[in-house]
Amino acid sequence: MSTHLSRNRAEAQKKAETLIEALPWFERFSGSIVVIKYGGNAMTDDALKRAFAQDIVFLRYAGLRPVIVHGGGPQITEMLGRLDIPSEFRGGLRVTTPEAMEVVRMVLVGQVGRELVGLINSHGPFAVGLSGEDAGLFTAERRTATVDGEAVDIGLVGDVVDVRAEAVEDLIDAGRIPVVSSVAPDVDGLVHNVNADTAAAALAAALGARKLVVLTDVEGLYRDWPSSEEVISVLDSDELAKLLPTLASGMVPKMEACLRAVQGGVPQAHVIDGRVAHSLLLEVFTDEGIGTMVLPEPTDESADETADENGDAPGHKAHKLEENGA
Ligand SMILES: Nc1ncnc2c1ncn2[C@@H]1O[C@H](COP(=O)(O)OP(=O)(O)O)[C@@H](O)[C@H]1O
Ligand SMILES: CC(=O)N[C@@H](CCC(=O)OP(=O)(O)O)C(=O)O
Repeated sequence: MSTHLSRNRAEAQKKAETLIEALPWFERFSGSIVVIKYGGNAMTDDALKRAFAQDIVFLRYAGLRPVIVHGGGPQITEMLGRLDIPSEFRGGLRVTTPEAMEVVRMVLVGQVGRELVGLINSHGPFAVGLSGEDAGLFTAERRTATVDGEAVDIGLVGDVVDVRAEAVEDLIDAGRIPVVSSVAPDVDGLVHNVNADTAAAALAAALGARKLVVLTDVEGLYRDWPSSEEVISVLDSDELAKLLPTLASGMVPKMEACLRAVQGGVPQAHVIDGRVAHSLLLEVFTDEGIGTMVLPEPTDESADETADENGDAPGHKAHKLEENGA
């Protein structure tokens, strides 16, 4: 056999090995609902957006049932700037006047959501966009933000207090991929701005999702941000609850959401780096533990990690297969 031919064979063999490495994860997750939060900061690059859409369609063809909740913070900020409407964040949440609310709704539902739907549907007729206003999906209740331990008013910002997941379930059952924008009416029909991490957690819990995956623009939860870039690989809900008051800016609603998801019955919540192309596939289908994983209960592994003074992050995938099976 020529060298050329044997090199081709070896390469083909490697590809087959990569595919077969994913088999245990296909077996584990086939049929599972996975809620993916796609953050606005991870969707600023066109190539990354296309890679994300490919990953979602891949999950769908692999037999998973992906549901997307998207953000759009930077996109909203840009539009508010163009329209000369002032905008600020308090405790990681946007102060939302009635005027800003109109822009939030327009950008999330009419722009960011539409774009994602289009990118996914370039692969086939899968994605259907909807917001918390459709078929009573979310009911919001006005909330405050916590700044220096004090509750401060931030306008038309809501928490999700009720989820009617039927519309999303109908779409999933029909083989579609729901793409959800996080605006929601309160009981009187007044539309509120809901942080997308918060909406994703509420939806994941209501759907009984197998996991919540949050894509953002950092590698995961840093232990001592911004002074260190050591990513916490695994932590349980008690550890996270203790850490929450020390967190800054966008990480507050994100980690709060992971906590709520696992407390709401989702077996695992992950924060992963959306700046890395195909990080979602790596998370779901490979042995590489990436980002930060939040689990409901303490485990030997999360205890080990807390005790680990070298900062060596144990791979968390092995644990996931053994302990956290569907
Ligand atoms: N402990 C931490 N670990 C990682 N990032 C942190 C931490 N504390 C604050 N951050 C900030 O949170 C940001 C992510 O939140 P955000 O900008 O709202 O992202 P997204 O648009 O994906 O929701 C990071 O870019 C980082 O600046
Ligand atoms: C109340 C609140 O802060 N809402 C967010 C909604 C969008 C969002 O959550 O976007 P990211 O996921 O990109 O941060 C906002 O207005 O920016």
